Amino acid sequence: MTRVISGEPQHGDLAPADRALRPQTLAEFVGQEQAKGNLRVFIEAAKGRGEALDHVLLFGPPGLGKTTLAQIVARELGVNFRATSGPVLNKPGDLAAILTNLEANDVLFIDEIHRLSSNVEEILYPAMEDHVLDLVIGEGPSARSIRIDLAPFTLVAATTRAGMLATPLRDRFGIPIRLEFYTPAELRHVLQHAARKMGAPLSDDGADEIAKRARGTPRVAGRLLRRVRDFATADGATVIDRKAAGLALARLEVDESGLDSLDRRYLRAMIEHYGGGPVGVETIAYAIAEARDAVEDVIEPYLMQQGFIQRTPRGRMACGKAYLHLGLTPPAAPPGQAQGGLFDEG
Ligand SMILES: Nc1ncnc2c1ncn2[C@@H]1O[C@H](COP(=O)(O)OP(=O)(O)OP(=O)(O)O)[C@@H](O)[C@H]1O
Ligand SMILES: [Mg+2]
Repeated sequence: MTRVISGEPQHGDLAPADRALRPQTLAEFVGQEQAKGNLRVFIEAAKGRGEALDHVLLFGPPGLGKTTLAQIVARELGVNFRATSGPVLNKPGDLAAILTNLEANDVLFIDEIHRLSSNVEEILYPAMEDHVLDLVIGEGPSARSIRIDLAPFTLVAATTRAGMLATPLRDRFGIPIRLEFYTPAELRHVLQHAARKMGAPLSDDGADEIAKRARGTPRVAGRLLRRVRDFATADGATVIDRKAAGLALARLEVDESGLDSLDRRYLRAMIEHYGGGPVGVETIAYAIAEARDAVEDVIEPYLMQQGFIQRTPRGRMACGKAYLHLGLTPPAAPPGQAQGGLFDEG
């Protein structure tokens, strides 16, 4: 799925210019105040005792800063940062090679931890808990197991799907942190900082306009800023103000609420084909020809947070706000019940 508003990383996001925009310290990291406050305390305590920080699980929708925060944790601890990801670790030996190379108190970052295979996960448990590695060498009757001591380390893991983690794995993280969508004011801050670094002439009202349409996601804000700057340059604008931003965003089909054509297609399919729901996620994903993962990770969290849809035991339902957004009339409320789609536990 390539859309300018997806929270998922796209090619341009990995450019050096984008990496230069990553905040380097907790102080520079905008928003997530509670998470930052807690991390600051735990990091200072671990440093004071000269111990490894407890294992950290970062979870939340794509583009909210999980990778960035993991790097910051290592930097604030003053230790090495080693990064890998669930899908890359095919065999226990892959993880073993990384673990045995860690120095005391280092940070090992495993992205997409929910995609770790179960045989790799098994060697992670004793490593996390007792700093030991139990490996089986050889096969058949000659197989023997060996135990290797590891340096104490901190596992910082990231996932968009905390719900998909096995309970024993989830329980081994002493510091679980849920990242939340950012407020427009926080995103304005992110945008102004990024614009300064990029040398883009972004006015305050221009920043506001992009911020309120960036789906609560810093990655989306950064990407919109780059595209808006392209349009502004093409149009010969000298400053990216509200008008220039608004024009560019309209051309990108990002509407006033920050929804793009895919979001609107999702809502329209739900309302027009399935009577506003309840409808299962598989069905709706099929209807808009998107992968179920993308629907659950990228499209739904923001629509839910903004009150366009809600999750019920029988499937997803459109709320009154979704009808109004598409210029449709919400269904009349059944007697004694709240209006359109508000009548089920979310
Ligand atoms: N709090 C923040 N302040 C400023 N910029 C941020 C912040 N959080 C994220 N960013 C920027 O947003 C972009 C995406 O951040 P990051 O890669 O850390 O997201 P992520 O949560 O790891 O996403 P994914 O789940 O897709 O891996 C980066 O360019 C980063 O610089
Ligand atoms: Mg990441």
